Amino acid sequence: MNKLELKNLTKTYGTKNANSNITITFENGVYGLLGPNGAGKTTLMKQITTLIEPSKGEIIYNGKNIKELDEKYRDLIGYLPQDFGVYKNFSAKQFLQYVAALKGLSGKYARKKIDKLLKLVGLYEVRNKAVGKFSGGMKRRVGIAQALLNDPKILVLDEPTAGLDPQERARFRNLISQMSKEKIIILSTHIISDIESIAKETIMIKDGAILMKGSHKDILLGMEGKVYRIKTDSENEVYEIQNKYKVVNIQRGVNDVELRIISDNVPQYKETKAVEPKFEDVYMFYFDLENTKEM
Ligand SMILES: Nc1ncnc2c1ncn2[C@@H]1O[C@H](COP(=O)(O)OP(=O)(O)OP(=O)(O)O)[C@@H](O)[C@H]1O
Repeated sequence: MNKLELKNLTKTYGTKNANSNITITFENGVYGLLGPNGAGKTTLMKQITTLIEPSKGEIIYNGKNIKELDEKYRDLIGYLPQDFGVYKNFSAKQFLQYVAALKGLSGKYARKKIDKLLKLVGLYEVRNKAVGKFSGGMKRRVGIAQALLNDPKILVLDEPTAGLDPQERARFRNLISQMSKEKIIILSTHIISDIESIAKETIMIKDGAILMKGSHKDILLGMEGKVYRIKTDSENEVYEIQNKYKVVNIQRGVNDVELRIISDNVPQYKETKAVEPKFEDVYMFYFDLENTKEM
C-alpha cells in the first residue's frame, strides 16, 4: 500500500497564507500540480517533503502521522527541487556517489544503483564528464537520478521539465510513466502538455487553495458547452467580443478574424460555433494564458 493523505494543510507567513486547507489523497500514479507562479505549489511540495512544517493540518502516510514516522518517512522520499544545483567540477557519477553517501548508501549496492540510474536517464555514456559542461536538460536528468537513488515511494518533482527541449521532455515523460505504477509521483508544472500526457489527476492551485482536481476527462467535462469559436469580419465586433468574453485565442485571416472564447451563455454572433473544450481553455478560464504554452 502507498497512500499519502494531506489534511487541511495550511502555511502562514505573518498574515499571509502561502497555502490554506489543502486536502488531497494520493495513491500510486502521477499527479500534476498546475498553477501560476506564486500559487503555492512549491510550498505544498516542501510540506510533503518535510522541508516546511505546516502551520496547521497534518500529513498521514499509510495511516500514520509523518511526525511519528519521522526518518522512516523521509527515507521514502525522493525530491527534485526547483532550484536544483550541481557541483560543476563533479562528473555525473561522482555527483551521484556524493548524494548516495549523504543518503547513507555505499559500497557495491550504491555503485550498481548509480550505474542503473545513469542508464535509466540516458547519461551512462557521459557519466565521467563534468556536470558543469552538461546542457540544462542533462542537469535536470542528473537531478531526477539523484531523486531516485533511495528507491523512493514518493517522488516529488518541482518543475522537472523547465528548460528541457521537446525531445528531452518526451523522454522525461516516458521515464515518469514507466515508474508510476509503484510510486506516488507529484510534479508541478506550468506546461499543460506535461499534465495532459502523464498525469492521472490534476490539481489546479490558485492563491494557495485548490481550485479543482480530477482526471483530465473530469476537468474537461466541467468546461463542456462553454467554449465557442466566433468568426467575424468586423473590427468593431472583435473589440466588443474581447471586452465581453474571455478570449483564449485569436487568429487573424486575410478577410476575417477567428476568436476562441469562453462563455456561460451562447454568444449571439452570426458565425458562432460551440467547440470541444481543451485543457488550455480550462487554464485560461481559471488563470491566464501566460506561461502555459510549450516553449
Ligand atoms: N518564506 C516566505 N515568506 C513569506 N512569503 C512566502 C515565503 N515563501 C513563499 N511565500 C509566499 O507564498 C506564496 C506561495 O509561494 P510558492 O513558492 O509556494 O509558490 P509557487 O506556486 O511554487 O510559485 P513558483 O512556481 O514561483 O515557485 C507566494 O505568494 C510567496 O510569495
